[in-house]
Amino acid sequence: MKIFTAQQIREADAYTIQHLPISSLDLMERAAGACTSWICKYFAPETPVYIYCGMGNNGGDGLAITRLLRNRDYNAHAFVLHHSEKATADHVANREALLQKYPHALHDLPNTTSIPALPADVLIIDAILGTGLSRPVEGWLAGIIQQLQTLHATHTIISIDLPSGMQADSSSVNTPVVKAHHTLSFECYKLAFLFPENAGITGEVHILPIGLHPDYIQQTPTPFQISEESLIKSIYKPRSPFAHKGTYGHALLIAGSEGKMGAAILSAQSCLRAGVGLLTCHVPKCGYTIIQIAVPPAMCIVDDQYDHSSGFQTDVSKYKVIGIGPGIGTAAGTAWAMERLFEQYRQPMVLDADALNILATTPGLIDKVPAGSLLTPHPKEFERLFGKTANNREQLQVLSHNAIEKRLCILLKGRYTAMAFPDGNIFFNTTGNPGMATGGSGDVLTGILTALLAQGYSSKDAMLMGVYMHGMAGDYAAETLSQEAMTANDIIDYLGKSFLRLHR
Ligand SMILES: NC(=O)C1=CN([C@@H]2O[C@H](COP(=O)(O)OP(=O)(O)OC[C@H]3O[C@@H](n4cnc5c(N)ncnc54)[C@H](OP(=O)(O)O)[C@@H]3O)[C@@H](O)[C@H]2O)[C@H](O)CC1
Ligand SMILES: [K+]
Repeated sequence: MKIFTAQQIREADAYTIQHLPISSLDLMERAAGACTSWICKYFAPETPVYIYCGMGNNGGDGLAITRLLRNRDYNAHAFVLHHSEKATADHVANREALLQKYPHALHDLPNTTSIPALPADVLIIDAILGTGLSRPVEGWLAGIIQQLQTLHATHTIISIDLPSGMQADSSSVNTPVVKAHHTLSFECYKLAFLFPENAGITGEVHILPIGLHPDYIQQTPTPFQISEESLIKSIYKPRSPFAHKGTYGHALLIAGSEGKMGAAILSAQSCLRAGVGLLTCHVPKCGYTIIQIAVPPAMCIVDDQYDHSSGFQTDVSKYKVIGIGPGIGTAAGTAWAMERLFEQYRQPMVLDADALNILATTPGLIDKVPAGSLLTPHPKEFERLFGKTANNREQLQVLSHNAIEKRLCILLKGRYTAMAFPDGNIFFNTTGNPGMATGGSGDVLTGILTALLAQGYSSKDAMLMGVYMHGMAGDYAAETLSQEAMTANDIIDYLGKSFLRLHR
């Protein structure tokens, strides 16, 4: 699913009106109808509904929702906030339609008044500002938004299209934004919904289709997309009936150190569960017996030191892919060995955890990473690698800039893991849950990504598919075991069920 900017959404709107037999007012009616149906599904007609409307088309939606709820016998009231001199044409048309049918449902709030005290059971609809926000909210309207922020504790708040005050495509930190329990947004995700800094502001996001023209959606380029199951199914390659273990690649996993052999076990097990043909683990000598017992299908080669400081192996060229990082530590010898590895091996590899920490502390080393490699930092590792950023929009820019400049696939872990590619595209993953915020979860992802590269998936496809499958397995684990009780091992156990879903 593509993510469009506010400007592109306006264009989509105009294109739809121009190319389909639908007027702009009818499109608003459709949008309001979709919101009304959603509200009626979850709230009983006895619920009093107070709808705060701005002067633009977001407010027009609010006025239309008031009328449509009244048609369904809801006790709905619209309060128009006069923050601008002039209302849009569709706002005016809906104001007149409401006045004509339900004159007592319309109330004007001049720009001096605050929101009067509300009865306890009122459902609040925020239709003040949407994609037309052109500057941060200030003055009287900022005060109204702050009042609504306070009401979040006592009343359910539903924002229409966007929580009012939120910028669709950039950061809104330190500006007043309505805090919603639900956001009913039209046609597509807005970029800002995916920023971790907005996590507590949008509440649950529900995307309501309103029939914008499919040609515009298909033809209009955008770097931002949601990675969906249909995309992953199109990437997935079923196995050939003539396959043998050589068909699916020999991977080398460089992982573990004294006290951190668990990381090596988790990534090795997940690599096997994600379909690698052959797996060799490279571990320090203290880990030999551990790997041989814990992961019987894997071969094991050892470093004669307790870290990885005597190098990884003379002939690394025989491996289809190398995954490096989980639990390797950041000893100087390991950093030295990693640099030698980049000289010997020039195919895409997977770098995680301590491999990223070594990159962050060794100047210039990131420029030696083979093109097409996959880097999987969490926010702290990201900051160590690329520095601090002021907000999530800037963080995305830094992510994408480095992916393009260094020709790497770099992700940034989070609720919606962002994945940036050398072609400039950024995808957001939607699978996964907070139960996956547990030790070892990242090691499992390293194993999956290594396995997918070994099987011949391109770097981009491996990242999109691996991250999606990792999240899906985590969702299955949480469904059965709870978010609290699930562990990284359970993510591995549910990988099988996730692959079965791709077969359908
Ligand atoms: N295609 C769709 O998805 C559809 C969307 N619809 C709805 O329309 C809005 C967008 O409507 P628009 O009229 O473009 O914009 P808004 O209603 O969000 O806001 C414009 C008004 O707000 C004023 N404004 C802007 N910034 C501020 C601010 N910081 N403080 C105060 N006032 C502000 C602006 O006035 P000016 O003073 O700037 O002239 C306007 O009065 C979209 O979000 C959907 O809800 C359609 O219903 C159907 C199709
Ligand atoms: K709104």
